[in-house]
Amino acid sequence: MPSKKALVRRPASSLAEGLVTHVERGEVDVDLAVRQWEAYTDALRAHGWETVEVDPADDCPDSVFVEDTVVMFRNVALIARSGAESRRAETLGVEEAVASLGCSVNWVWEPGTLDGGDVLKIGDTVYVGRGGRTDAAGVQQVRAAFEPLGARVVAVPVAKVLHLKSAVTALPDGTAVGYVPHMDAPSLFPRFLPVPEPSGAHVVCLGGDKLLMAASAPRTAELYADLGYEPVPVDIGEFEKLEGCVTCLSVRLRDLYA
Ligand SMILES: NC(=O)NCCC[C@H](N)C(=O)O
Repeated sequence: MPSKKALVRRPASSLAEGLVTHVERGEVDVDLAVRQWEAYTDALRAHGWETVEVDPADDCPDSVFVEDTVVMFRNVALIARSGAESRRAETLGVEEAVASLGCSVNWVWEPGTLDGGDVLKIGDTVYVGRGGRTDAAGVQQVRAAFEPLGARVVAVPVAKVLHLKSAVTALPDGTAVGYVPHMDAPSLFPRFLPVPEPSGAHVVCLGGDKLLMAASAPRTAELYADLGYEPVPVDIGEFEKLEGCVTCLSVRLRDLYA
């Protein structure tokens, strides 16, 4: 039976010092961010996900964005090596967490770089954004780790946003959803639905027809509802100030053996 565990990591007390690359820095209210994170994790649990907390890392401002530290394919965890040097220490607690859940653990090796936010899985196809945080060697290492397990790895140029998944994710039926002005190569996705708002492109499939998404994309929520989905909006405004989105606040583990 597929597991429904999701790794999450409580915001660091230093969250406000998180990196910003493509947006202007805005003041982050850490207490509000903690309340938004709690509501986000509540929403996961309310939809049947068991949240597994990685130990907090108060000296790693961006550690709440746990998705960037590890990529899962079946029960294999590929520990990332961020293109942002200040984020590399985040992997320590994550390695321990995935190993204790019984995952087989692999690593992206120097000089390759990879952020988990650049990896979008649709079925057995693994799209890897090659951009500011993930380089060609990182893409090659994803191929080496996952193609022997049956994955097909497709490299996608990313120049306009932080990560591939800042611009495109996927619905439960495998349709890619993206905000076209932020995409460099929409034609790489065979079944593609454009959405009207940048944060509308970020969905976490909770199971069934339910889509966790940011409250900042009401028009896209209407579009999804009109297609028979049930949007579950959460306010993640404090994380959006740091270029975070709903996908990057958790890692869902669906194929554990344990
Ligand atoms: N996967 C994601 O979308 N991660 C967001 C990371 C935001 C963080 N401030 C960073 O620049 O690394």
